[in-house]
Amino acid sequence: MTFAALRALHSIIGDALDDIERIYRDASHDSPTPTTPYTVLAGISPSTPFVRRGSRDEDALAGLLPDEDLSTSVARTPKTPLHRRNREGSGGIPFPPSNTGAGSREGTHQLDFPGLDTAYYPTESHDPDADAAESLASHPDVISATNRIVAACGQISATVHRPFLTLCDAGMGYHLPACLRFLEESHTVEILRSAGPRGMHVRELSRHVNVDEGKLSHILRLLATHHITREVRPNVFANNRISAIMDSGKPWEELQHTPQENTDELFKSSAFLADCYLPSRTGKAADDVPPMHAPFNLAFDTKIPYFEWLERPGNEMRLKRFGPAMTGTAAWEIPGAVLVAFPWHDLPDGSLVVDVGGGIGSTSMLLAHAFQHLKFVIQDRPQVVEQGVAAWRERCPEMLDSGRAMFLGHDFFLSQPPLVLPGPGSTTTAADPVTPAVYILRVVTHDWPDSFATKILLNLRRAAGPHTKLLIADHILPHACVDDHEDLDVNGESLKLPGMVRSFAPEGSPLLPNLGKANANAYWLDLTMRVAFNAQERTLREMAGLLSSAGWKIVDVVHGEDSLFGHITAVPTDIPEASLKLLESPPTEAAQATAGNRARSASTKSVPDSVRMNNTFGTHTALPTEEAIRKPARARKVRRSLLPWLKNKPAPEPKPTSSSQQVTPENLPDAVSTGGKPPKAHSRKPRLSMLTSPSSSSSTSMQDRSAKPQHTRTGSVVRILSQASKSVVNLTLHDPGSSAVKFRDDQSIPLPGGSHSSSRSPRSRGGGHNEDVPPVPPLLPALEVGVGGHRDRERERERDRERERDREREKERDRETRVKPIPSRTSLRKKASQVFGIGRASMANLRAAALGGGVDKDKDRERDKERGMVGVGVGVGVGGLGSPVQSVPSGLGSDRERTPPEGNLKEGREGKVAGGRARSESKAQLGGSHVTVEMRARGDGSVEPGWSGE
Ligand SMILES: C[S@@+](CC[C@H](N)C(=O)[O-])C[C@H]1O[C@@H](n2cnc3c(N)ncnc32)[C@H](O)[C@@H]1O
Repeated sequence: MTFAALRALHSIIGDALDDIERIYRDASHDSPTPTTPYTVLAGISPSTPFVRRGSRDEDALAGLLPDEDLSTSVARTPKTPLHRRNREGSGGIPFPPSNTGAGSREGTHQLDFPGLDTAYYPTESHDPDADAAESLASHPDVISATNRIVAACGQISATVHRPFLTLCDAGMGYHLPACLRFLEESHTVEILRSAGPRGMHVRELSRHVNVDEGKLSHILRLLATHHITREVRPNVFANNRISAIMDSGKPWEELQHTPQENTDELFKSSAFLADCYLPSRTGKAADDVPPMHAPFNLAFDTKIPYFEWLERPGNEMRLKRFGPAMTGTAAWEIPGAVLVAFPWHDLPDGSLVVDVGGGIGSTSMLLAHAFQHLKFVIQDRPQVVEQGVAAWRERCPEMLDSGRAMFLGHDFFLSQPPLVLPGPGSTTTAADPVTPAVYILRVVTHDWPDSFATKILLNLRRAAGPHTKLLIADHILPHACVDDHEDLDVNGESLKLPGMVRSFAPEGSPLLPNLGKANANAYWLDLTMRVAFNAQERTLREMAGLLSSAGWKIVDVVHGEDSLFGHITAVPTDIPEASLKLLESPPTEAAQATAGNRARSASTKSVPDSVRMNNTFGTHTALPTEEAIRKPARARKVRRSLLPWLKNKPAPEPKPTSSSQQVTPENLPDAVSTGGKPPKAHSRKPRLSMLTSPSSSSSTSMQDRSAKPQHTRTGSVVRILSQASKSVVNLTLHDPGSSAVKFRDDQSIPLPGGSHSSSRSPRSRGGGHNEDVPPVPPLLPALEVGVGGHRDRERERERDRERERDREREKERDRETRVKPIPSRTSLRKKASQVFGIGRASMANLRAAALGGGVDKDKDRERDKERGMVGVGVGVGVGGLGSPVQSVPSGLGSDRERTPPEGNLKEGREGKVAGGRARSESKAQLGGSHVTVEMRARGDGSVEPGWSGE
């Protein structure tokens, strides 16, 4: 089944590339320089004062024609279209006619994906196309598609590469961070930047950095082999898109006089992992070590925790570098995700949100601008608080002056202080303390081992009212396997765990369920925390266990569709007795480490010079950009949106709360309590409800607002084209009981009791259209483009026209229904492929399974070749992409029903192999419609597809 799995992975890559190209093409049509939200997402501000140093075109050309003078080579056509466009006089590179036909219209740009060989320096100016192309690379749908590509490539590589070599790569991977450190400390990136796209010979580089050229070239070549630099020609190196992001933007001559030290302690610590953990090495039992003891302590031969050590004399440079390294956390999540991670709108006026360990208040600033009815207290160590106050005073002093936002120096290892808020515009304070509606802990728990994190959570739990919520924002690590068990065993008690994701890969996909390489970053980070201070990123189970031990219960988990960074909402529950004892325990390492802060925790003003941990973290957190505040990211990329406490409860009478009033469990409306009022119109709704609920009003926004959903409409056609197989699949649904499938060679499969077509029109091969049904616009855009020939080009043009019409219709609908988010075509297609279980590996797999049943394989392969079937990678929905691996080879039927979190979609499948015949069946239920797709593979390798629907 390996070939089937490899082909499935390969087709995932092809589909993802289509998605990306479509987004770039659409952006090219819409506007030559798309701005928000992509620029916000990419963190690129077009108004940044740039220093111009050569254009992207020069970079691109230099990569292709390294030996030639740029001025003479500009007019040439490169072999690869690195940067397509057709503006006259722009100096742009002519590009071959697009296979997709897009971008060839007069007066439009065709944006290309940023090239690997092109150095895009964050601090330099670029032409608008390059800016737009880079910005688009951060588009959520592009990220989603690139994740799939990276995951699939990683898996293909692991599958086909010789295991010994894969192990060598991993085993000697330690050279990579060492070389990166060399690159950075020697300022090689800045030197190469000065050389431009044509690069610099190591001889010259050696003169600048004073390192032997032999050593230099080998270091740079290892990096080039890993696509991190570029060897332009023998021994001549240049920056590329990856090394360019290490550029400081400063002239290297200036940097030479600035000694630089890297955060080498992390990778040095990592080398001591086995020495630290294996009892055979330590001579101690695993639990016989201080809770913050980590490989770092062995690597640097010290007993004190990492934070404290960083503040020791002699480590100033490390401390300086550690701050920014640990606080660039904004990039971990979809910007503005917190805005949709919790029903902020539903909190009553004047509700108090406490941002614990809130740094300089980045999260609170975003929320305070978006939700004017809320108040904020930002707590952190006093020295961080002081910086926060200064930053807010500069950006939005009115928030501080009006009392809507306050900073408070507080050590979170101590009990929460009573929060007494000033009344609006008054200089006096109200007498009664306020019970917070929400505590936020953003990237705080991951800094601490369990015992410390429990303490932080316990302190919040004890200060919480019965209706207080806790919102934790952190990475939530999935397991590397499918996770089917929803219950969590805590102290022998079985807890229901909301938000558990079975798999991050599409159902039935052969991809690793945590998307492997695509998500590796979170796992690297996890071990980084572990080796430095014995902290960790946590799985949802681990987080639930931690919360439960501190008297909190998870009720909701939300995170970006393509991000492991999530938001967990928890509500108060009983505090286990054993945990309460933790609060009485004598000061631990962390308590000692923060003793300096504790003494000053009551005041926001006194920040003596002697306070340590000045720059350890928190102080480098950046506030959100003006643009992010004005135009926060779209709230469309959320999933696992479970709001149990908002469901099925009548709305209570609104109770007025003044800002100076004590907010207590009594006067907090049920909006935020268990079983609160129904969500307002702006509350989150399950995405794609239109697909899963045919009766919902939004269901009609897909194609035709007056029509029934596509999948139940008479004459609906789902057309799938595959470039890989040069084939087309038309799924056609007539009246219930009279459906037909057009499959590959335009075979028509009659359905019980229904009319069917038996046409074998050559036009329908490779993407032709079904003459027996009215030409209904397809539910899905063509997945891939047919290849070659006049007919293909004609089809291309027709599809382009079709897409143009679709776009126009979409825009029209958008104007009509501005309030309703219309899902992207990518998500529609994803959903539809779930519904119809469209998978390419299935047929090959079925054949293989059938062949495995004792048939002469060679003969069959020959026959397949003759019939042009070998290598065909298309199949119709026999249980989805991964089904071959899961359902067919067992030889036993496996029939399962699954209800995805959203709506009423149900799917089931079964696979059987018997006596050289394989049968597999896929069922999908969508609203009132049932679809069954069935394929039988005979022993001779041929396949009989069939389907029925009602
Ligand atoms: C990784 S930062 C997160 C900052 C902020 N929540 C954000 O998301 O940008 C961790 C924060 O915890 C704060 N912190 C560390 N020890 C603390 C303590 N004992 N009491 C209060 N805050 C502390 C740090 O100063 C830092 O601001």
